Formats: sequence, C-alpha cells, structure tokens
Amino acid sequence: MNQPSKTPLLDTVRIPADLRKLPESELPQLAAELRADLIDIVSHTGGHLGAGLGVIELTVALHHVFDTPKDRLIWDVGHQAYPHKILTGRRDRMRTLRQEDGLSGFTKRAESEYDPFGAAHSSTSISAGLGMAVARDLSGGKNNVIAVIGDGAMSAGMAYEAMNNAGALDARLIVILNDNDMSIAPPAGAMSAYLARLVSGKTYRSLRETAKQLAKRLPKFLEEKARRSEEFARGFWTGGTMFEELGFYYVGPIDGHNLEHLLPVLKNVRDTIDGPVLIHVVTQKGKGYGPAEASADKYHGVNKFDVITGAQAKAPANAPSYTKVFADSLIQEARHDEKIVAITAAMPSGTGLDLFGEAFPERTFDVGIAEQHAVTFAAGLATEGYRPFAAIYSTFLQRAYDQVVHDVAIQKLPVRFPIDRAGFVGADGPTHCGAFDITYLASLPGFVVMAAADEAQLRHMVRTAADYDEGPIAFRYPRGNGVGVEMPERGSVLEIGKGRIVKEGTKVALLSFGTRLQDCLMAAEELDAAGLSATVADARFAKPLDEDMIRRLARSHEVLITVEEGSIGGFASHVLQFLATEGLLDSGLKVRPLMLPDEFTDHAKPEKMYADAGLDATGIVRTVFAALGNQARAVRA
Ligand SMILES: Cc1ncc(C[n+]2csc(CCOP(=O)(O)OP(=O)(O)O)c2C)c(N)n1
Ligand SMILES: CC(=O)[C@@H](O)[C@H](O)COP(=O)(O)O
Ligand SMILES: [Mg+2]
Repeated sequence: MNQPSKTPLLDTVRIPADLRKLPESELPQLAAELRADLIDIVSHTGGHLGAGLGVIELTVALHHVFDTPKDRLIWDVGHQAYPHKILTGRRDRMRTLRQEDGLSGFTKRAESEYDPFGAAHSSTSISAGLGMAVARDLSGGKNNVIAVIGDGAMSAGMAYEAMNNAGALDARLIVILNDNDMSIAPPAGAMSAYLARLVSGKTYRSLRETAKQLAKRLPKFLEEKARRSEEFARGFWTGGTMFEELGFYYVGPIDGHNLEHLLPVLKNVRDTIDGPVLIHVVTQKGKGYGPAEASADKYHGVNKFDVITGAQAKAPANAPSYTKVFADSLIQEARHDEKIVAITAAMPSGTGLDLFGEAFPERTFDVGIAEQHAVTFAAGLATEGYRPFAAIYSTFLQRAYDQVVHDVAIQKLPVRFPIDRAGFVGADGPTHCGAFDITYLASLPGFVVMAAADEAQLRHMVRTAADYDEGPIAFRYPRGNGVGVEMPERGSVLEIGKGRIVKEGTKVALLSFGTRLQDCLMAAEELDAAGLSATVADARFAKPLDEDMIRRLARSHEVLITVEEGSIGGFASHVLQFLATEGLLDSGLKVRPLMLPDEFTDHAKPEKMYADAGLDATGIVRTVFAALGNQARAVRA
C-alpha cells in the first residue's frame, strides 16, 4: 500500500502559479512541508542547507505576492535558492543537485526562466536588479524587480556601488536584506554591528514620527495591517538609516519567518512604492532543523547527512587537506616571524585561517566579503614592513584583479597570495572553478607564481613565500586532500624559479605544474612499460620559469607535454613562449600542452572532470601516443 505523502500540499505546487492559488492561511503549512522536503533532499545530495532553511517563509511569501517569472526575483550568491528551485518546476530534479548533469547549486539562467540572473559569487544582485529595473523603465514595462541579499553579502563594495546608483536613479527596485547575522562564519565588520543595532532597536525613531512619514507612502498598509501589532509597527522607520541616506525607503526590521508579517509588507511595497526600497528582514540561518540551528556554521555547506542525528558523512582521508597543511605551515612560519599577518575575505574556515586566528588572533583579519579591499589592505600592510598572506580562493581573487595589478604588482609590494581551490572544485561548478589565476597572475611583470605538486611542496612554498620580500608571490593548491607524501618538519626555502626532475627518462618529458604530478608519474610508468622512456619534472614555478630545466628537457626529448590545472594562457603559454623565443621549436620537438578545456565546465566529481579534460594518467599517455603519431595506441589508451 502506498504511504500517504508527507508533503501533500507541496505536492500540489509545481510552479509559483500553483502556489498563488493557495489561500494565505495554507502558506504556513506549505512552508513547513517545503522545509521538510529541503532537509530530506540535502541529506541525500549534500550542499548548501543553512541559508535555504532560513528563507523558507520568505521564498513562499515572495512567490505568493509577486508574479514570477514576470517579476524578476534575484537571489544573491544563489546558495539559498534551493527552496526557490523546489517551487519553480525543479522539484523532481532536486536529487540531482550538484551532481554531474544535475541541477546547479546556484541560480542559473540556462536552468530556469525563474532564475533571471545567475550567481554564486556574492553581492551582484542589486546591480543586476538595477539593470533590469532600468531596462524595464526604458521599455515601458511594469514588472517588479526584487533582489534578495544577505547581511554577509552586504559587506561587499559592489552592493554599495549599486545602492549609490539606485538612489541617484530613483529606480523602482525592491531590495530585501536577509539579515541572519551570519556569513559563512559570524559576520565581520562595522556594517554587521550596524545592522545588529537596527535590529536591536536602539536607534528607533519615535513610532509617531515613523508612522506619519510612512502613511504618505504606504496608506493601504497602515490602514489594514500596520496598527495591528506593536511589534510590527515598531519595525517601521524613517530617517537616519544609512539606506535612507542612500535614497532608499527603509522598511523593517521585520520577522522573516512570520508570514503574517511578510505578506502585507511585500504587498504594500509592491503596490505603493515608486523608488528604491529596502526591506530589512530578520531570519535565522538553519531555521527549523535542530542540528543546523545548534551548529556553529548553521550547516552552511554540508556533506550528505543523517536527518535524525544531523551527523554528516565524511570519507576517511589518508592525507591532510591542502588547506590544513597551508594553515599549519603558516602558523609554523608565524612563530618564527612576528611580521607575518593573515587576511581572509569572509572565508576563515575555507582557507584554514580560522586555525591561524586561534593561534594569532591579533594577526588575523577577516575583512568580510571584500576581496578588493583585502588585497589593497594587504598592500598597505606590506608598505609598512609586514608580511601579509592574503588567502583568497582562486575564483574570488578574480574580483580583486585591478588591486592585484595596480596596488600590489606595479608597486612590487611583497604581498603573499595563498590561492586555495585552484583547478576544478567539483560540485560548486564553473562559478567556483579555480581556472584562471595562473593566466591572470603570471602575465604580470615581476609576479612569482608557484603551484604545489603535493602537500610537502606546499609546505616549502609557504616558507618560500614568507622568506620572499622582493615583490608579490602566489602559490596555488587544490581543494581536497594531499597525496600522503612524507612531510618535512618545516618547509625549506625554494630557490625562486627552480623546478625539479622527479624521474629521469630519455624520450618523453612530462612537465607538470601542480598536483597533476601524480598522474604524470603514473603515466610515466605506463610509457616506460610501452618502451617510451619518460622524464617527469615538477616545474614548481610558472613565473619565473626554470629556463635551464626546460631547455634541457626540450633538447634531450622527442616529446614535451606540459600539464597544468588551469586555463588556456597559463603555464603552457609561458613555456611555449620561451621555447619559441629560444628557437627550441625549430628542430622537431613535439610539444603538447594539456590544460583545462577552453569552456566553463559544469559541476561533476573532480576526478571525472580531470579525466574528461584528458588530464589524468590515461589522458596524458593518450596525448603522448598521439604526438608520436601512434593513433591506434592513442585511441586504446
Ligand atoms: C565574492 C565572493 N566571496 C566569497 C564568497 C563565499 N561565500 C558564499 S556565501 C558567503 C556568505 C554569505 O553570507 P550572507 O550573504 O549573509 O548569506 P547567508 O549564507 O547568511 O544566507 C560567502 C562568504 C562568495 N560566494 N563570493
Ligand atoms: C557559496 C559559496 O561560495 C561557498 O559556500 C562555497 O561553496 C564554499 O566552497 P568550499 O566548500 O570549497 O569552501
Ligand atoms: Mg547572512
């Protein structure tokens, strides 16, 4: 016999139009079922849970009040959009979330007409929303545009640039500030403290004064609802908030889990306000799931887990993560050098700087989601003789490129860039792929760019960077665990621009930059067995190149394969430039560059992504045989 559904009301909602047919009285039940469904789904898939749990009621209310997809609903970052996906025609595919060929973990235009803007990097929603609002006005449209942005994302410069512009344009745009007093970690900065003050009510204006001004703007609301509850009415403000100074109507703070509060406010804002409005909604990250509410990170991002206990699945590891090795190594160096300081842009646990912060709280700076500022802040520290490590994921450092060029590189300031999440990151997909840093950093004059082949090399690179005061220096390493090599007690200072030969051979040279070295070694074994004696070299440096080593490899081998976990225009380009300039390509050397595909690769398991890109041992062997013209063998490999 079929079990009765645990989500009978949710089962009737495929798209928001179905939801809009429900009476308001049924929405709390819908929200409860949506929450249960989300927990169940993410317990099977893993992914971002805490943020979605916190916006269940908000998601239901938004789709009930607004005419999506005609009204444009933009989720900042997009990691909180799983409930939105469930309600917008994607429920049947939710169990494919973040898996190969499955749904993205973020909003994505190609995935649904209900995702008007793709995201995953934070703080873009107000700018995108303003663009849509202005486009609507230019073309005489009437639809609403709503941007939902978190308090963490509100720490980034882009959000203020957008509000500054929106206030000046006086465009009809609704911004919902989803304030859960959390970023991935507890939020950092004065803005967060300011929001907390708004919520705690210390700066409330008098109710009478507030009501008078709002009555002009929100007549229906005041008549029907506002006087109903003291708590509700207290939430309305005028004057004095920073948002109002920027030209926004400020409404709130309101309880984002209470549909009786949310629905009338959203309706009245929809129906009465002409210019930019900011609704300050207070929510709880992880709401409604005990283990999430109780955990320090509110289950921001989780592995698969047991719904009853909340225990997350964790694969046993034979080696420490690169992140942990970086953190431990930096702590070690900082014990020797009091000038070492560390900077994170809202990613203390992801970068390992939470550990550094425990050891050296005064020398650790979480600047919020503010990569641009993080880099220039580090540059300032460097001018005063400090040794800053600006630990930023490869993908997020993209946002600070001008700061890297203008504030660091041109001034030759010795800022250290530990670049985590280099290469494919797996489930987070193309928005988070660490593809471009070799290309964008190694093209800068004077920049030293290293990649760790394993966790021991990473330890050496931390020491090398700490020791290097001549200018900017970066070292990259991937998401995940090391390979289990023996670790040195302390890192050694590497000679700048010197690689190493790991295995000697005579016919084929495999020149690796990064952690593909292990696959190169496996490929070399296979090549040796096939009678093609292979050399394996670990370049360590993309800039400056180890020219002597490359010259030697080029002169004494028939085939040279470069292997890197980065985009076109990276390590291989530098090697080829050198070979061409030196005339080393003039005598028949067969060079084949292996790199990430020249496309934005969708999410899958990293090993599978590397195999598909031809960057595993099989792919490397195949490339060698193809280079030697042995097509039949190349196809078999
Ligand atoms: C530019 C950028 N830097 C860092 C991140 C990593 N990141 C993803 S979500 C998040 C916290 C966002 O906090 P908030 O906006 O308050 O959303 P919440 O998770 O609290 O709902 C961070 C730091 C990112 N996505 N984009
Ligand atoms: C949404 C976001 O940007 C982060 O939560 C990111 O998914 C974290 O990635 P890691 O799990 O690699 O730290
Ligand atoms: Mg938050």
